[in-house]
Amino acid sequence: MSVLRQPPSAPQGPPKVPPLTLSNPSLVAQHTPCTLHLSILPPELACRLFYTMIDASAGWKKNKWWLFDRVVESPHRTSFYARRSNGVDTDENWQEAAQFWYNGRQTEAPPVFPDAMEEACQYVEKAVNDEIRNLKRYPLEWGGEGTEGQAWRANVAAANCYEGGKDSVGPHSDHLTYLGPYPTIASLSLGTSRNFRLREVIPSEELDTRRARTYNIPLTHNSLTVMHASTQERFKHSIPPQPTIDLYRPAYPHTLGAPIEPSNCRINITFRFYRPDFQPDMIPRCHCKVPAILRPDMKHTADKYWWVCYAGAQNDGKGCSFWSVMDMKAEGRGPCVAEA
Ligand SMILES: O=C(O)CCC(=O)C(=O)O
Ligand SMILES: [Fe+2]
Repeated sequence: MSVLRQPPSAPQGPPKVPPLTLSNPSLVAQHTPCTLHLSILPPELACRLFYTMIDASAGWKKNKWWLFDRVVESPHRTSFYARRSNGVDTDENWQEAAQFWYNGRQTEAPPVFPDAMEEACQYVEKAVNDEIRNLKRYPLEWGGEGTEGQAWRANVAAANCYEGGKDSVGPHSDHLTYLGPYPTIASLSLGTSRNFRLREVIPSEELDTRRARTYNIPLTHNSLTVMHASTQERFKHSIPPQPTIDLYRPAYPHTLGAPIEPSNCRINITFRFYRPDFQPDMIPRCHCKVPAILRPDMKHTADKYWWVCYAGAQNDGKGCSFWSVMDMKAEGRGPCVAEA
């Protein structure tokens, strides 16, 4: 007697695609809206900045927030810096932006860029602006110019320290609250090499035709990843935990004559441009009187952004029902690339 079997079920949707490792700049540019620059800083500066940030990181905190009914803690330490010389202006503005970075926790005015970070920032700004000049621009990108005619400048930075392979950051796209739509974020890696993971969010209109792919980009010491416009709208990024890591061996000692000590830490500095038309005093408040958060609608292809209540991240998980569609014109924002 023959055994009756069900015919094999038809595969659901488009075929799965395996993860892809993007190990050089041309692969990164081919598959993602990001670019990768290896050896971006002079080696001595990269090492000096690494030590500066390692020393500073002793005072950095793990971020905490409410998720549903419990407090969660980020599995890495973070810190926020403001650049005094340029951009968003007053101390109160800086302080509010810093407080937001720490999920609403009270904080003092953020520290200014240390000297080595300021030096590094000059190289980063040049690399980013050289690239932007040759890239397709999106209509909602910032259309103004800096004092030297540049399209992008870094006026704040956030730094992260990952100690060992367990420290990590889960898949997310960065809040656009002070960055506005289609931001450019330049992310400098120092120390131990870690994988940076990107995964596209496929809009519902395209779910029948293609699948999301996971990309792993190994970020070596002194590399710069530029998350160009549309990365935050189309992709989630993460630093996954890694069972094994290679220790970083600095090329220079911490102080003259001291022995060179290998390190299991990765320092990441994201240089960001907080837009003048998304300054703290232009951010709507929710019913809890807390600055709302700006999120892109990643599920659809049309450009759409929501302001939503963020009080729940701090307030015992209790937020309000506030949400509103962002309207650039009605909210008096710009100039954007579209009208520049
Ligand atoms: O460490 C990194 O490369 C990414 C950090 C990050 O995604 C963030 O701070 O938002
Ligand atoms: Fe991020």
